[in-house]
Amino acid sequence: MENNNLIIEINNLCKSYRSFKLNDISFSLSRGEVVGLIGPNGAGKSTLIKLILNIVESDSGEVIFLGEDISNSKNPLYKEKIGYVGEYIDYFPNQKIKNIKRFYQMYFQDWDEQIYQYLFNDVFELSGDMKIKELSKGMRVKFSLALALSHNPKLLIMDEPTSGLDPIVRSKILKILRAYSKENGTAILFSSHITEDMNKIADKLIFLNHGKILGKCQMDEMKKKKCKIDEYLERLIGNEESKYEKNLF
Ligand SMILES: Nc1ncnc2c1ncn2[C@@H]1O[C@H](COP(=O)(O)OP(=O)(O)OP(=O)(O)O)[C@@H](O)[C@H]1O
Repeated sequence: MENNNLIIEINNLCKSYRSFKLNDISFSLSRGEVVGLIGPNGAGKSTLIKLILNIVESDSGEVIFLGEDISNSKNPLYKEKIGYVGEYIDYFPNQKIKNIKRFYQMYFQDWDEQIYQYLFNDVFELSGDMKIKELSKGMRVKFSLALALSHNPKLLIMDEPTSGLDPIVRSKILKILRAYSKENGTAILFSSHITEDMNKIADKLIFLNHGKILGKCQMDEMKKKKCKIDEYLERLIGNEESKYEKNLF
């Protein structure tokens, strides 16, 4: 049956580097769904994100975004519908953030100034006169998030957005993300080593190791079975052939 809520579908995506292969990755995200990508260092999380964003070219497979195959696409229009928050902003260190914002918003037809002002001023309490180099790590993530959420993305991709942030800031950001996703139907794919964050906002988890998906599961079921994310990952990694269910679903 056709899923009209489908935002993105990844089919059999592959990418080889000299000593690493991201192998046959398939999964999908629906409207309002928050999916956590979890795996040890070097598992391939950032590579997968870069492939979806077309920062690197895939060798094979499909990335179907809102019904269109965007893998290796040269058409930048779909990027208006994808928000991205990485670990760092390191561009234009001497520019004031109000100038960066003015420049950035020109690229988005769907720019929502009201949401931006609300997030920037009321929620994150940032000041437009600060320069990029003057921002703390938490401020950088907040600024990135305010930019990413103000162009009405259908998909928000975040690569370890909360690493290095204090628990209060992390918790605030996660609450905003969850509410935003449920209200606007934005699907969120995010990678993190912080399993506590996954517990707070993820609906589904994808476990990755050595470039392969070891398992997928629904967060509700993990919680119902009192299954700890770290332990589950360890078991999947420790014995890929074990009797332990690879997929709770
Ligand atoms: N441009 C590249 N050329 C060659 N190998 C690369 C390149 N980019 C990444 N790799 C390799 O791909 C593998 C996966 O890296 P990736 O950054 O995707 O992992 P990750 O799961 O995001 O790790 P971490 O949690 O440490 O951020 C690593 O072995 C890395 O060395």
